[in-house]
Amino acid sequence: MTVAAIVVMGVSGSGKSTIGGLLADRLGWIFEDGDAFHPASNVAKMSAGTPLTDDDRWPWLRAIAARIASARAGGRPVIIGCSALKRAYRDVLRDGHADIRFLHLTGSPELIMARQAARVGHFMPASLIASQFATLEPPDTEADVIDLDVDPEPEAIAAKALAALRRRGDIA
Ligand SMILES: Nc1ncnc2c1ncn2[C@@H]1O[C@H](COP(=O)(O)OP(=O)(O)OP(=O)(O)O)[C@@H](O)[C@H]1O
Ligand SMILES: O=C(O)[C@H](O)[C@@H](O)[C@H](O)[C@H](O)CO
Repeated sequence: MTVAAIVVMGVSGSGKSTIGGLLADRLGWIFEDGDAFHPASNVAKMSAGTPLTDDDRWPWLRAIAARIASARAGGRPVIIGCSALKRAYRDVLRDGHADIRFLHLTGSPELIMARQAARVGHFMPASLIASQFATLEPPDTEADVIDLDVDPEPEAIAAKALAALRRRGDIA
């Protein structure tokens, strides 16, 4: 089936922008950073070290779902980086459609915290990583999700993702 969107998901610092950007290059698709869809109030909250609540996240997720809907309508698939930590959040993105795939970037809190701590110029403080892991509902039983270990080099992760998507017939 032709997919409308590939959502690169996982906790903050798991590599969504890095891997999503690489995949977009390889596929010639547009990459959208889910962070750009947050209202300013959400960014201010995270910058201050306060985790978002469900109510903070619903409008943000609906905005991303609307972006996916426009990709579907225009026949131009997108890659979107979005944490999509809970099942209910992923269901907002699916919006009842079967043409969404999720790539779940998985890694230990230690590894991801170390990468996040070394990252400069980003609003998300490393102190929020623990709450990201606590909120995560791993999508183990969801058939439209591919798990990817974030330990290897970004290029190797992207290659694995493309191979898995091709094997499933999700991309040409
Ligand atoms: N496979 C990798 N190997 C080594 N470093 C990586 C890898 N993937 C990402 N990084 C580094 O880890 C940091 C976090 O990656 P990135 O910004 O892509 O994560 P993110 O999930 O988009 O974060 P956020 O959700 O907070 O925006 C960056 O400094 C990035 O360069
Ligand atoms: O659901 C959330 O708590 C947020 O979406 C975060 O995950 C951030 O958007 C992002 O990952 C920070 O860079």
